[in-house]
Order: sequence, then C-alpha cells, then structure tokens
Amino acid sequence: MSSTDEDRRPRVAVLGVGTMGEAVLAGVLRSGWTADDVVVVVRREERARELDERYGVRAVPLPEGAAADVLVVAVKPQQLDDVLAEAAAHVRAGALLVSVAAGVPTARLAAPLPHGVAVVRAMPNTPALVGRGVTALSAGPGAEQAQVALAAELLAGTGDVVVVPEAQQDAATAVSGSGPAYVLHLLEALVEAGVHAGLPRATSSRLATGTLAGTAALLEETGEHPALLRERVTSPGGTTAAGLRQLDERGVRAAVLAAVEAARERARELGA
Ligand SMILES: NC(=O)C1=CN([C@@H]2O[C@H](COP(=O)(O)OP(=O)(O)OC[C@H]3O[C@@H](n4cnc5c(N)ncnc54)[C@H](O)[C@@H]3O)[C@@H](O)[C@H]2O)C=CC1
Ligand SMILES: O=C(O)[C@@H]1CCC=N1
Repeated sequence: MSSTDEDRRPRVAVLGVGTMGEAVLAGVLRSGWTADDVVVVVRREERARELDERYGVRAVPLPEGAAADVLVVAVKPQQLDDVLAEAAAHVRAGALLVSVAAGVPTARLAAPLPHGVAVVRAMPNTPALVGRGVTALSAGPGAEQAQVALAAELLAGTGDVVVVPEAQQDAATAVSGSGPAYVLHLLEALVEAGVHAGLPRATSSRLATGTLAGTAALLEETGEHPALLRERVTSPGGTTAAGLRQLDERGVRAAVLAAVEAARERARELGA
C-alpha cells in the first residue's frame, strides 16, 4: 500500500438518502470526509442532481456504492431486506456496514452479507442535519473496537455519539431517535396555547421557540439537573406553579412514559 493509500480516508457510500440519509451525509462531510471520499446511491435522477448541487457528491449505481469501505444504509426498515439482498453480492470482506434503521438487529443485518463484513447499528436523530444530533451506536457481529471507533468518527460531524449495548438500541430509538418529534409536538402546543392566550402567532412562535432553544442551552452550559433548573423558574405561589399543576393533573409525565414505551415496542416490531 502506498503512503497515499494509507493516508486516505475510507471511502463511504450512503445508500438511501431521504431525511436521515441526508442528515448523516451532511455530518460525514462535517466530520472531515471530502465530497471525493463519499458517494450516494439514490433512486431518482432529480435527487442525485440535488445532492450534487448541495454537497458536491456523486451518485453511483448500487453495486458500485455497495463496494465502498463503509456502507451507510439509510432506507426504511421495510425496504432493508431487499436492499441488503441486492447489495450483498458487491459488499467486500473487510467492509463496514452502518445501519440507521429503527429496530433492525445487527444479526438480521449481517445474515445476508458475506463473511468478514462488520456491522454497526446506529440511531441518529434529525438535528444531525445541523451537527447537533445525538447518536446511539452499537457494535454488531464482527465489529472490532477500531470499526466502532471508525463509525463514531464518521458520525462525529452529526453531533454527540454515545456507544450503548445493542440491547438498549430500541430504548434509545424511543428516546432520542423519535425524541425530536415529541419535543416539537410540545412546542407546537405551546405556540397554539400562546395564540389562545391572545398573542399574535409570530410572537407566540418566537417566544416559544426561543424558550426551547434557550432552555437547552442553559442545560448544556450549566450542566445542572433539569429538576433544579425547573425549580428556579417556579416561584412559590407563582404563575409557573399554577401551570405545572395542570401538567401534572393532566398526566404529561405519564403520557411521555407511554409514548417512549410505545415507540420502543414499535422498534421491536419493525426489527422482528
Ligand atoms: N427520520 C428520522 O428521524 C430517523 C430515521 N431513522 C431511520 O432512517 C431510515 C430512513 O428513514 P427516513 O430517512 O426517515 O426515510 P426516507 O423515506 O426519508 O428515506 C429513505 C430513502 O431511501 C431511499 N431508498 C429506498 N430504497 C432504495 C434503494 N433500493 N436504492 C436507493 N435508495 C433507496 C428512498 O428513496 C428514500 O429517499 C429508516 O430506517 C429509519 O428507521 C433513524 C433515526 C431517525
Ligand atoms: O419514526 C421512525 O420510525 C424513525 C426512527 C426514529 C425516528 N424516526
């Protein structure tokens, strides 16, 4: 191997570039991979053009993409078996497959692949698009420490990366994979409530969104416990205490618990 070969980054292919594939692609390019090191496999010509314009990456047919050093698969769980069956003949021994599919266990991912292909399972979330995501990462069959480290390096540009045992992946999916939707659902409700309370929609949206972003920054920068920060907002006999009482009476905590349980169960079903 020449020194140039040794120095070059592993070539990456992103197979399936919808919402999450694009977020991961953006992150990989932020992690230090250049557009020359990355290809995409997409179904529509128009999408290929769009990704070329936006990121400068080249679209290739599936057999060429599947032969990359690292293959990131970002199709729907229901599309995965067909895609892997088609890719398997072209995946090289020594390659690394990173799947972001909800629920699908690494044993099922590895089954159709040739011997010697390492599999890593990742659960990113949509803030990855802007480098502020969080990904749960697990080693699967044949994945050495170095390959998990490579997957983590690849995803570093998507945000934080947390290595978890694979048994925790469905729970992680329910908390952080789906999490942005819960937070946005609550944000929508807060904006609507503001409108109901008499605020112009644009004002309500700006106040509520600023509150969400500011609270996240406060948590991050102080490192303090959420309960402590919440107590600081809650003056005795004040407005916040009156509002929180309604959230408790209406079972918001119980609803969040039920949502996470339902999402984890759905991840199990998708992976079965
Ligand atoms: N959307 C999210 O917030 C998250 C999604 N995921 C996972 O990411 C995966 C993708 O989800 P989304 O991006 O939301 O779905 P999506 O529908 O936006 O993207 C899937 C993409 O795969 C493409 N595709 C399907 N078969 C293909 C093939 N044979 N060749 C090339 N492209 C093909 C589709 O054209 C589509 O663009 C799923 O497995 C999901 O569980 C994981 C974390 C978060
Ligand atoms: O809803 C889903 O199935 C995907 C996985 C996590 C977030 N979105």
